[in-house]
Amino acid sequence: MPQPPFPHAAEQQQFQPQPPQAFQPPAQQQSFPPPQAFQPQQQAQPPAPQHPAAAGGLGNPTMVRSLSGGRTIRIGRALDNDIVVSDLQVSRHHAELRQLPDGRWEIVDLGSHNGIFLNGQPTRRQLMGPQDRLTVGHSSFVLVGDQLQEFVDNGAVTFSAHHLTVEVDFKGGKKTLLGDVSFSVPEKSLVAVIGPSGSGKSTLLRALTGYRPADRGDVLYDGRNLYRQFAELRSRIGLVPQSEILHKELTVRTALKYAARLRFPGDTEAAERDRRIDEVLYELRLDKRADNRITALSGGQQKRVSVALELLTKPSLIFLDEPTSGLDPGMDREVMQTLRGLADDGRTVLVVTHSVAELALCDRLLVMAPGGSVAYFGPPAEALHFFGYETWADVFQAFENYPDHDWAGRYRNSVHHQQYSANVDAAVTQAQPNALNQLRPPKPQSWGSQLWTLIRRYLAVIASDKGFIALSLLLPLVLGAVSAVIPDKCGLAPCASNGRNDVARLILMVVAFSACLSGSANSVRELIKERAIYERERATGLSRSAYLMSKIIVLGAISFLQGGIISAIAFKVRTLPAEGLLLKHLPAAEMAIGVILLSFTSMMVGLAISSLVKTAEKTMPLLVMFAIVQMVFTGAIFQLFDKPGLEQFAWLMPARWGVSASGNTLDLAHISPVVIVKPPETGPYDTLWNHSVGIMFLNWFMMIAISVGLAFAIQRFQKRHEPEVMQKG
Ligand SMILES: Nc1ncnc2c1ncn2[C@@H]1O[C@H](COP(=O)(O)OP(=O)(O)OP(=O)(O)O)[C@@H](O)[C@H]1O
Repeated sequence: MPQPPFPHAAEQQQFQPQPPQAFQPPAQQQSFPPPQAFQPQQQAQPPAPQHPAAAGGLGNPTMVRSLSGGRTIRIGRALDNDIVVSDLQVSRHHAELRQLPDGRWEIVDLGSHNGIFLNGQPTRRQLMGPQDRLTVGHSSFVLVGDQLQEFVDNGAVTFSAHHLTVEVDFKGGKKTLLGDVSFSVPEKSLVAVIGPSGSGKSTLLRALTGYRPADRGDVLYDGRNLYRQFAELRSRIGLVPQSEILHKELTVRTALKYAARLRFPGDTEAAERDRRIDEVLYELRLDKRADNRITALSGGQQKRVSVALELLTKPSLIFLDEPTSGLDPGMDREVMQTLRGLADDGRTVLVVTHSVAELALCDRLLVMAPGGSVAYFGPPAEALHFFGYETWADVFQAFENYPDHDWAGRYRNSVHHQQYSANVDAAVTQAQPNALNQLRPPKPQSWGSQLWTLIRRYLAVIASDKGFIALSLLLPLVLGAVSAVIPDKCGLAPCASNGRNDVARLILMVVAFSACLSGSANSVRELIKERAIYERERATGLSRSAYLMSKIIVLGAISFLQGGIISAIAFKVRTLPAEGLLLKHLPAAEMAIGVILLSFTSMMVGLAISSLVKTAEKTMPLLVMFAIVQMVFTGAIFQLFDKPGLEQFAWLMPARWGVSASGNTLDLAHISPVVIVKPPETGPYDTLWNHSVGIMFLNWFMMIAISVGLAFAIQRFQKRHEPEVMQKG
């Protein structure tokens, strides 16, 4: 196997890594005064006896309360609780610790939004013993003798990965995307992950955040297994993916307001949320930009807004996937300095990056080698020396030129490994046993409240996009007008001469095509363009069905309006039959119902396409294909009925039912048959076009049924874009 040349290999032999130096950041320009920690009245009877769990990362208790007096202790955010936890993740009246007649203690969830966790597992009501750890928001409680001790996760937590391995099925075998990755970072660290394209950086990020747990290996958060206790620990993790997780059309403050509504418990007041938003805006130096649209900010500022969003819930760990890609060197530095500040303020920050210019700001550097293994982990200042090259371009080129070299082995046998990674395996023994199943995390908001917030946010996004509003109005106006220019002799009514009107079905076909196009055009990009936002929000507790329903309601209303506009133009200019089937005096309105339902069903098809595709570019060809297929299968061009196979296939086409629904009013079967027969009375006729109330209902019903079927299908398609732990529901 060819060995890569290591130009400074001799130096490297003798090189002794320096003990890690604490990074001295430049003086902070602004430092937000930390919120005052609540000091409960009943506090202070130290020294407190130590709970066994304290050794597993709990540290010193922030509060100790004697249990000898009370039989019931209520925990919550409101000031009337026995133990007040001033944390927006906690409900006003969150949980109660109740003493049973036999002296044992039971913990009861009082209907909190974010739930309670006993030893990392969600529970509603459970006995709590001296070995148990109860978690409410960022606070953990343990029973020690006749005392209840509280420990607050203030962000200073250790974090480690242990032998993470990710494999996927590939060409009939297994492909390793991540191979035995281990490292450990101390609290308040900024860690950079670099590596050539395809070296598994994103895979590592997904494994570390629990989005796609590793097939083998563990991630420990302060000594606790993240995968087994994901329901509890997920709220301590912030993730800023590469794609935007905010609606850029909104102002910074509005975007954060909606995010806060979705992430904080339903019982938080607007003033509380606003206060927290002000805090994060100040911390990230965005307070002067709060009322600017996100699109009007620089790339670096936009990234800081995404970080601000994640900071709302005070995570202890923040992960970022290439936050500086596409930014100029100045902004790159600005973002990295912001991350440095976040780590110094007491969080651990891990950033995947392609940029190597600002690595010196980091405490640790993880270099991934092709094949998903660790080529280096240690201080950034020593990394180039370790590889024996002058520049990172040389190192990456060596990765490229010597793909079979055992880069991981080289690191494993180095003094750097001994110094910076050897303690990783020791930490595993401190991991708590994880006997319980991984459960789906609770939702911070009720379904209805999420739906309402999502609808309002969607309307706000639409209202800020004047171009979309103009196009949504223009499209049906133009399409309706196009159908109106088709010349006719007798409008849509039977001609007096022969009782026929052969152009009627063509007019309905064009109207149906217009409804299909405008309905699906509204929605076809909707889910794909928001996929990163959806994925992130889903991980923080967003309801899949509430999200989909918000889209259906808002887009449904737009489709309704568009179908109405098309019908108004198309039917207004035509002579119609004197009477409708159901709405006797309003035949045009009756026909419009069919067009509106078709527009709605097409909108659902658009959403289905949007949930299926991998990139937004693929939506356009599919949209055109959908519209043309619909036109062909309206039944107005060639005979579909009494054609086995073809007829049944056409049942799947919304336009088939749409044309039929409007055609029922006109008695299209007889005035405009697609098969010319002589004498006309003998048929055969398309029975779906018959002048019959029952058949009109059938046509309406079928469009509704297709829409419902599509809604279920979209739900399933959306699942594929969710973090694995959320796919169960
Ligand atoms: N489902 C899959 N099946 C087969 N190979 C996959 C699959 N998912 C990812 N890969 C491959 O695994 C490797 C690691 O991908 P990953 O996205 O983690 O790399 P990366 O270092 O983040 O790359 P980049 O810097 O380009 O974003 C890549 O070669 C990718 O093609």
